[in-house]
Amino acid sequence: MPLVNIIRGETIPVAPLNVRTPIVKLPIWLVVTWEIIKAVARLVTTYVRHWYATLPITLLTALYVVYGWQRLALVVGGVALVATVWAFAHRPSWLRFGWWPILARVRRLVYRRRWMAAMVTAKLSISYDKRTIIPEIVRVRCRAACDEVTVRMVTGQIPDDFAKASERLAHTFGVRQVKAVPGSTYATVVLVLMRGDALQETVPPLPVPDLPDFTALPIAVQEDGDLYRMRLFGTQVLIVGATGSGKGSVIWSIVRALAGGVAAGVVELWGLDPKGGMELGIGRPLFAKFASRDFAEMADLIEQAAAKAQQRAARLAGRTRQHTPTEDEPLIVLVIDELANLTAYLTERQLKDRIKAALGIVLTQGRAVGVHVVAAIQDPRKEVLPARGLFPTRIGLRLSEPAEVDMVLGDGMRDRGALCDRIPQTQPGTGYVVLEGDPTPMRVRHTYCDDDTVRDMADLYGEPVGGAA
Ligand SMILES: Nc1ncnc2c1ncn2[C@@H]1O[C@H](COP(=O)(O)OP(=O)(O)OP(=O)(O)O)[C@@H](O)[C@H]1O
Repeated sequence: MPLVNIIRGETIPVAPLNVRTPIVKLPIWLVVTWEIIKAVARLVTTYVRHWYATLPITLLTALYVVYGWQRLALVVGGVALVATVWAFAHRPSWLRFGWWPILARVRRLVYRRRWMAAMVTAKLSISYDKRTIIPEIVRVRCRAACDEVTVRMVTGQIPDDFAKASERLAHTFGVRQVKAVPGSTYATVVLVLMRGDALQETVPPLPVPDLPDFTALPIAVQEDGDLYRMRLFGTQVLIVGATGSGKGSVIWSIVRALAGGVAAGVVELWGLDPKGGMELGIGRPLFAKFASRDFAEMADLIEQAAAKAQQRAARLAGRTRQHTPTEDEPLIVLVIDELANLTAYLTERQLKDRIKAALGIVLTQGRAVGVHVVAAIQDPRKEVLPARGLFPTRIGLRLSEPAEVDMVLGDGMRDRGALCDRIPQTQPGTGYVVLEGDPTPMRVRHTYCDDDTVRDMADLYGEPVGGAA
């Protein structure tokens, strides 16, 4: 026993007026009845709230009591058989309507158990008027590789508050990553807890569409299992990634999605490969125009594209806001590997200025008139690519520094879950994109066309080339 007890805390000052609270004597039967009513009400509430567990248990118990264990075993076995047949016969519907709802119930209990501690340590609880209020779990849904937890935020919170705490939440719940997506109402946020990794494996090349849909070119697989379809109409595309991040695979995925259009004559690919043709050279027959060694030739090509964009813009002005590609007037796509060689590392000042000026025209005027740029670059800094802002569509592959993520995908994107700097070197072709109408970045893995696939594709859809330009 300690000799002296030290009790921490604030002593209540003696008030000038002290009152004694009145004591009301209740009969014991009233107190007992009240406690019993409260306990029964609590029991009924729990029973109704957890109906998905209590109802089957009640039915099975009733079955056992009325008909004995044989009938019970028959029913349980029958249900198990139906579930197994369903799972094998039509797996997607079994997962969607059978397994995932059950899993969601179990996971909801798991999340609830850690919820309060998670919210407090992630500083997502709000202390107000001597009370602590925490966000509330509204719903849990399970999907292939992730759980979606819909959360009602505390008044004054915004989805970005959750996005900023996403890494802490991921570690707390033991998942790979957490993304915070605005919910269906302004008061809710959906936390997407990524469990497995649907993008672990290399994605094989997709079938080539006969006529490309320029508003939805299939080029990658999203982490939720859907195909990522990129819009080309009305945009210019910039692919940014460190060396070995798989920029080549993004280029070839886009080219593959357009190859049917090349064969049909409604798409013209112009290839610019300042690294001497190392990347684009294998698919040479797919390119209507090609330059790989001479920088003056590359400047000429970009100037030709700029002139085309200006001519079309002048002709279409006031008539339409989106050019429709035809055989007479095909969609032109300038495919440029390592753009920095043309905009930053080129030593000839005059040539560099010509390229910058022409590229500026193509980027600004070409979007609506069917003259597009798909360019890859390693370094996203403004000094290297001053025209970065003129590319509305950007794909961020593996990057070397966290600061580069927001440069590529836009302000706050790293906080919202675009961890480009954390993509492992063993996952080339993986990156983040921003989907239309969704402020949360999506992780995708691009299809991988090896050299033989590119050669076959070039033979099948390209024009045999005599002398390479
Ligand atoms: N989508 C992909 N899926 C699987 N593996 C890939 C993918 N893309 C690339 N790779 C592998 O990663 C390696 C590096 O890819 P690649 O050369 O395209 O990267 P890069 O970003 O273009 O590099 P660099 O800047 O050095 O040209 C390739 O040799 C290939 O084996």
